[in-house]
Amino acid sequence: MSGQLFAVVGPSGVGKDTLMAQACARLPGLVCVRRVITRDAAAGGEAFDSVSERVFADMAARGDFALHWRAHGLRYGIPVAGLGPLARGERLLCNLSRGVLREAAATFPALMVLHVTARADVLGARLAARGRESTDEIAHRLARTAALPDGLNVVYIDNSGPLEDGVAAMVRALQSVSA
Ligand SMILES: Nc1ncnc2c1ncn2[C@@H]1O[C@H](COP(=O)(O)OP(=O)(O)O)[C@@H](O)[C@H]1O
Ligand SMILES: O=P(O)(O)OC[C@H]1O[C@H](OP(=O)(O)OP(=O)(O)O)[C@H](O)[C@@H]1O
Repeated sequence: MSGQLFAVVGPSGVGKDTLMAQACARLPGLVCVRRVITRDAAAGGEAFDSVSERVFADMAARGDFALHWRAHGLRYGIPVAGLGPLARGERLLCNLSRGVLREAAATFPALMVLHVTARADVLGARLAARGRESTDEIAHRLARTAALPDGLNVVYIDNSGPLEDGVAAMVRALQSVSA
């Protein structure tokens, strides 16, 4: 594979999907990988393919996913087909679980991790404003912590402040890595 895969990770509400969409809109040749999720199609947020638990299990068994994981009572998959552009030298952004990074780096040795961070006090407010989850679900998301494995290629992006600053930091990080 001659392209570059970027894994975007960080706590719930930090702005991963928002920064990804903005970066893909601004940088020609950068593509956001569409995930398969067992979430209701009407939930809103990122553009994703909504499937039932049964369909997801069948896809996983067939080997349709390059990576898949469980979180928040949902299953998430990165379809092998969505990574096709890598072979054409394209740059892809993927929203991943921190728990799947070791496997991702083993599968894609050139993986670059973009770790989005924000002050703890802004996360809850952002999740509430997003309005996709119930109060209970938001509390569970805020309680979830995860350390990044050692030995990865990681760039930190602070999205505590105005969105424009976060987008600029993300764009700088992406531009610093040549394809
Ligand atoms: N820098 C920012 N300032 C204010 N609101 C933001 C900022 N970044 C993201 N948001 C908002 O916060 C909410 C959570 O962002 P989202 O991209 O869904 O986060 P994640 O994918 O990390 O859970 C969304 O409503 C989004 O519009
Ligand atoms: O293991 P973690 O690193 O905590 O990540 C768990 C999951 O949380 C996020 O999902 P999702 O996009 O549904 O949630 P979010 O938008 O609230 O971050 C992320 O994309 C992972 O799928």
